[in-house]
Amino acid sequence: MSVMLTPVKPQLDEPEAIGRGLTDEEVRLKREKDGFNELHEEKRKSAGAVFIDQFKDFLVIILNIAAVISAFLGEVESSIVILSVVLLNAALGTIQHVKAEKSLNSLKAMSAPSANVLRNGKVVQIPSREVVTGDILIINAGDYICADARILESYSLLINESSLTGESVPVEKNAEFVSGEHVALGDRKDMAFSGSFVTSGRGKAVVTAIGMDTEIGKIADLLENAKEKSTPLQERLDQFGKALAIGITVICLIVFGLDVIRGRELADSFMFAVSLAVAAIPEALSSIVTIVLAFGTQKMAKENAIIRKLHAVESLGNISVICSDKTGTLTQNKMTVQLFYTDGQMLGHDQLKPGNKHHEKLLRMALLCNDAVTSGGQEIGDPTEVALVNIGKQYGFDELAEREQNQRIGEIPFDSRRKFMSTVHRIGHKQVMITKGATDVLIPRISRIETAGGVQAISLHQIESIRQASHSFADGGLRVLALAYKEVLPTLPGALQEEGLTLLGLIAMMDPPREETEQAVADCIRAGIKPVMITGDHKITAIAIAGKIGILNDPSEAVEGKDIEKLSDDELKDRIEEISVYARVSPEHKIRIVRAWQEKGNVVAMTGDGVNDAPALKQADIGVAMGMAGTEVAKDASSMVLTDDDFSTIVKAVSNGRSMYSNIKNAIQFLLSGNAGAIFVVIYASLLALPVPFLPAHLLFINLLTDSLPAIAIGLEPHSKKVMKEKPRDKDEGLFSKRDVMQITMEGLLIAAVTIIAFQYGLSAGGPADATTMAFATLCLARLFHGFNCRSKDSIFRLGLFTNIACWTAFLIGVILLNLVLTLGLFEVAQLGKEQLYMVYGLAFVPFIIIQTGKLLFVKS
Ligand SMILES: Nc1ncnc2c1ncn2[C@@H]1O[C@H](COP(=O)(O)OP(=O)(O)OP(=O)(O)O)[C@@H](O)[C@H]1O
Ligand SMILES: [Ca+2]
Repeated sequence: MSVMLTPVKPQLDEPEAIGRGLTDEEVRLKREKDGFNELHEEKRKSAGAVFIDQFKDFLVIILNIAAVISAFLGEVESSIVILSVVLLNAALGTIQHVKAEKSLNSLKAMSAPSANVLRNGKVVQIPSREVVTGDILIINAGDYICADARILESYSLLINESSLTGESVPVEKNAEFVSGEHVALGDRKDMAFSGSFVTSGRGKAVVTAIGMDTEIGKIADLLENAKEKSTPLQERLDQFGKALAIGITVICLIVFGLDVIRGRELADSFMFAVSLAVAAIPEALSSIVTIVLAFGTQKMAKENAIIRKLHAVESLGNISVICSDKTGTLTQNKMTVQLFYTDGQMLGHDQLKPGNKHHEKLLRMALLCNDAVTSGGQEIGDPTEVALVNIGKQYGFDELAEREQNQRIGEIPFDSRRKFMSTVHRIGHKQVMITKGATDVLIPRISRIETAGGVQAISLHQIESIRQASHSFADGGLRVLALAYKEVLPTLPGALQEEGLTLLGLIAMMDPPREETEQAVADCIRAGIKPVMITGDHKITAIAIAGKIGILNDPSEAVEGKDIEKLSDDELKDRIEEISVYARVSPEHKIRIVRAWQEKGNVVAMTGDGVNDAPALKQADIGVAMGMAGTEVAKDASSMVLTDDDFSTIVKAVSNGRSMYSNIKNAIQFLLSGNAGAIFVVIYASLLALPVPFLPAHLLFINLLTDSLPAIAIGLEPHSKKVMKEKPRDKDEGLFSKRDVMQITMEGLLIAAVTIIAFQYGLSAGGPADATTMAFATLCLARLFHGFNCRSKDSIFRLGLFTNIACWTAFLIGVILLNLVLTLGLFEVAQLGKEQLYMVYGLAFVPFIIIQTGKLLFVKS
């Protein structure tokens, strides 16, 4: 990468700002001057522009031409009807579009990246866009850097700058000023750049540039996520819609041809053919998807699942495997220390002896090799460490006082691959390294043991008892940490040897499963979804918890990360279905697990929170990031974020995803079956050379009333738990099965049949005018009734008649307007007698009765 830049000295107006950060007033002034920390996105379309867009539609252009032609032909009334259809449809389209966009944008804002900054002397988390120059960024592993900043302090700080330099190996950063006229961006070790992320370590930096002034802002054109592409379903529907339009055009051309051959006037035939096309084409097709997704994702957000990528909603319904972290997702992540093992004894959490030097050392060192803080009422930090601080407090030790007295001078931070961490402290006039981590990992690094009697070389026998103690803790589902230390010479932290340690003892803590987990796991299994637990914790702990919540039936279903390392990809694939629990895994293992399941034809959801989880989250069909415990990098790689980190939220999301899909399908089924009904009637009349069954204005009216509104109402059908009784949808399955097509045809035929009966009755009893009016009214009503049929596969008598108010609204609007037309004699309808009206209502109700009876008889509740 050839970007060169001149180094900047940090511009701090006042040096003390480093200590306390900016004040609100300073932030306000900067904001006024520089604005928000944002890259400029393309301007969003105004409602007016969206409205105009609606007229670029192929169908609408045809309609407009038809309106002009009919005006020329002197059919002013028809022109007006067509134009109002166009206007109304455009208005409806615009409202839907703007609403959907608004709702999706509000979701985006909810999952917007955030940053930790020092303001008014306190560390606060703020949305990245509110960062200003001069802000002190507090950066930690997993953070996205949201502005260009000069490093002030660093502890093993490694930053990945691949988005800027293309170099995927993280760069070590420190405060040492890099001088020189033109230094390549990759060599600016004293700067953190916007768009990069912290892979490990921590540090502080002062913001030097924001928004478009950052290096990434200068390169611009990086807004790959800015535009939401259409989802696969939308694309499939677009294609389907086009194919349908062509099919319908062909039918209309044939009807037109037949009409002309039979000597009907050219202009009339033309108008009729066009109106038929308009009525038959389901123009609401794609807006239904948008609107269902918009409402559905809002609902999901309220239930703590934020959709970041819209296409994820469709895949949600296909999920057949959910791979979930244990800690915090299946469990509460509220750790409490339960037991100690020290000096050859197992002790309860309240059985340490005050005044016992050895016990006190164990507690105090646990506070030092620890970044959590609970002073000040709030628990900040890793729950594992919070548990240690809390137990220390119970025995009267204060974490801040301890850390003040025994200054930390170096550290190697916790890493989920190593599974332990070390800190170096000045204790008295000695330098001591304290190491804490997983017992099995630390034991090989331990050579001595401290007991009440003093320090001695550790014996094989002692190691064996320690292993046994650790084992029995884990058996009870506890997380076990070992704590050890050693004296070190003043060396660079990088040169620390974490070996030859002296063991102080073991600390076991409990993290109970979340209350909802067991039920959610059961729901999952009933819905044909395999839940899999993935954890960094010990295998025995994992088995204990997984057994309790129903993920695992037999301990043989659990493996460790190192076991799968021995397996080739093919071997893993062969065994994958037998494994329910993966323990002691590193993030790298996750991606192999996802792939193996995917190769078996599954759709996989995978949870993650750390930087190293990002590849697995991207590989999964649905990457699920933790909103509370997750890093910004994990969130960015995910397609869904859980704001409560709860496993049961994923299961709810799956249920919502399935419901949305079935609602969309039902709405489309309504459109297709109703339109098919209209076409069947026209074809029937055409083939038998009967008079036209509908006037053009009638078709347009039917289109207006019975297409979009009820379809949208069906799309908004309340979600039902029943969707979780079925197996997941096959990902290769088309939108409609053969059965669905059969059903749509049958329903269309039923509606056509009653309309034809009404038409024939009108012909024999009154004449063509009565016949058209009766056919028109029957079709209109039958379709309105049919709206209730399409709410669900199940009968509405089991669903509850009034559980979808939108359906009633659409229905009532339709019925009232139809009656208005009939009584006022609009659109050239004939005045119907009482008997004829009864006939119309009776006939229109027949398909409803037949279909509902069928559902009551043949659909299991
Ligand atoms: N702060 C810590 N300091 C030292 N050791 C730790 C710390 N946190 C966890 N460990 C050790 O590392 C092991 C793995 O922890 P890790 O955080 O990778 O798993 P986890 O992410 O908590 O579990 P899960 O993958 O289910 O969420 C733990 O079993 C514990 O022994
Ligand atoms: Ca239509």
